[in-house]
Amino acid sequence: MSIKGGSYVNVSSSSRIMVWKTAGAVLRLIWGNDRMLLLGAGMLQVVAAIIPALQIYTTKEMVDVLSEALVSPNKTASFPAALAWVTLQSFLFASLTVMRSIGEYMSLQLQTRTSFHMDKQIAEKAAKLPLSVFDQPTYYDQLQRVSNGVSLRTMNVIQSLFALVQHVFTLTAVLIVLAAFHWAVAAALLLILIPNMLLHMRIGQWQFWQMIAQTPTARRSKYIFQLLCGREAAKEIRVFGTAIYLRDLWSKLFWKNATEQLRLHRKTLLSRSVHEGGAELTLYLACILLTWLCVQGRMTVGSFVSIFQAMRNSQNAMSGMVFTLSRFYQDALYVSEWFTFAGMEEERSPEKPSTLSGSLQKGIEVRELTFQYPGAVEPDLDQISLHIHPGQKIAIVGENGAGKSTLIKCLIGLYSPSQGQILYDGIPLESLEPTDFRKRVTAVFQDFVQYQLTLKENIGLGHLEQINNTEALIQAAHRTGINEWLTLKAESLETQLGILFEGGKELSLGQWQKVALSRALFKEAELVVLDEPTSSMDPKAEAELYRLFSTLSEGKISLMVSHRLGSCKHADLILVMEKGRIIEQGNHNQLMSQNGVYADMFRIQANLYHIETVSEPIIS
Ligand SMILES: Nc1ncnc2c1ncn2[C@@H]1O[C@H](COP(=O)(O)OP(=O)(O)OP(=O)(O)O)[C@@H](O)[C@H]1O
Repeated sequence: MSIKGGSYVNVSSSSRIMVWKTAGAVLRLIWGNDRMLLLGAGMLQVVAAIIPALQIYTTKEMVDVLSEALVSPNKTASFPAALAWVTLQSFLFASLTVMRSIGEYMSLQLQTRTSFHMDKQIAEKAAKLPLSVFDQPTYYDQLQRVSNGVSLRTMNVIQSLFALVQHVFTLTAVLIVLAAFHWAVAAALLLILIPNMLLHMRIGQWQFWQMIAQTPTARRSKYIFQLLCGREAAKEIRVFGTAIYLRDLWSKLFWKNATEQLRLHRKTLLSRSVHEGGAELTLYLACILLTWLCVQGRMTVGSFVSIFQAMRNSQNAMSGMVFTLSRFYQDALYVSEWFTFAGMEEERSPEKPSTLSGSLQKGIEVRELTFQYPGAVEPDLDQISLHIHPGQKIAIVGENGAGKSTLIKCLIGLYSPSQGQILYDGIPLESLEPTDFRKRVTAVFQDFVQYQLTLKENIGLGHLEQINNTEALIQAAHRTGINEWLTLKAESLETQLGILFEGGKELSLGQWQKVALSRALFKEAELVVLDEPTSSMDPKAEAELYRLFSTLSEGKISLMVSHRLGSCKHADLILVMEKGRIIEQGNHNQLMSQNGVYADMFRIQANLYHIETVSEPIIS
């Protein structure tokens, strides 16, 4: 079954293959990690499955012994035999209870370990995916599906498999016992079982495909709910009075999914009721047949009672089996999403990786680089060629959306070019060993991370090998002026930052930016990338930082994106971008004398400062 325009079309056979493939993959996965637990739990299930059939047999023997005793002259003579059957039956009940408790504990253990293993794999996988994957909404749909209790569903698959095996054993044993009495009774049971199983498999598929179809809406509704309840939008919701609008949007999305779910539930209940009615009728007819055989004297009272009991028990076992099957189908389809996620293509590593030896000699050469985001109609970077020499300081300027950040991300290998090449000392970037290459890069991105962790971690994450080097951490914090608002001692490095967790210290945006800069400075790297590194800083901090950077990046390549053209004046090369292209390049003096876009932008900014310093304030 698949979804077209919100409705379901039948592809159930491929779903069935997927279900059994997933069940196999789940077994292999758990076998690989916890085979002893799996074997133990499996054996318990099989033993527990045989017990109900033994119980039917003991009941039959017990009733026959007792009914014989009733008609025999020496009634008490049968007592030891009857007692033996009663004792055996009690023993069987007791063993079943003990086995269930042990099985439950083993399952719990297996579930905890599987949950850890699967979540770990999701986290590891996400870290290996190409950055472009994070630009696609389908990734977030899939992530939501795999992070929403998938490990619990994996355990359900295993438990359902065990339960199915148990049901199959129980029912087979019951069928054999019944067929030995009369084939028609066994046939009646099968007649109930097979259509019911097919129906419940189908119900499992319906529910799964509905869940897939509803994920985007569920995610959107969750997002709006978070906006309503979280910190991110709290200010704007109050200032713009958008709470009711957002709440209505959320409730519309909520009810869209809920109405569809209720509709499917109605359909499911109706189909189930029709099937259960048919099953009840068939059982009723089989019971009439039994009664007829008994009154004709063609079976003993013991046989009649035990078959009657077996028929009713098997009805429960069948309901259990079809319910388990439906749950198994749904869970296995759900878990198949985890395997799809785990199989996602990772960031490509070169087959024969090259490494750069020592510091760059020839620098970075970009040849006709073209890049287009997935779904974009036009290239976001268009035929860019340039040469960056070792030790050069590059500034990239241009209007919003010109492609500055995208160019930087391509240059450090976060995005792969659609066309063209980037060469480091003549070696194509895609053939460089990624981990080795990234050791050469440090960066502060426009959307830097505010880690809700300690100050030590916020800086130390820049260079993990040195995270316990207190002196170096304090030095990195000093460089960006963190000491001006936090006394920098070894203990203060343990200060929790942000308000998300108890005892945390919230910072201003500019302070967070300084922390991000300290993190970048903490890593000794040959290529320094700064995407609007001072956008939230006060003028004094900004001026100090530029001074600091020109000293620290001596002999290194620095790539800086900035809208403050004053900060680019001392760059060796300024790239002016417009609509994905470099339209001007040169140093400040060259570009000013060209009198082009850069010179215009520079004068506009200079004029703003000039007006503000020499004339009346614009807003009084
Ligand atoms: N993750 C993305 N997915 C799709 N398109 C994107 C993505 N990021 C940026 N774009 C598009 O690529 C173009 C270039 O964006 P980019 O962020 O490189 O511009 P920029 O020059 O850095 O802008 P700004 O000065 O506003 O930071 C824009 O048209 C933008 O819409």
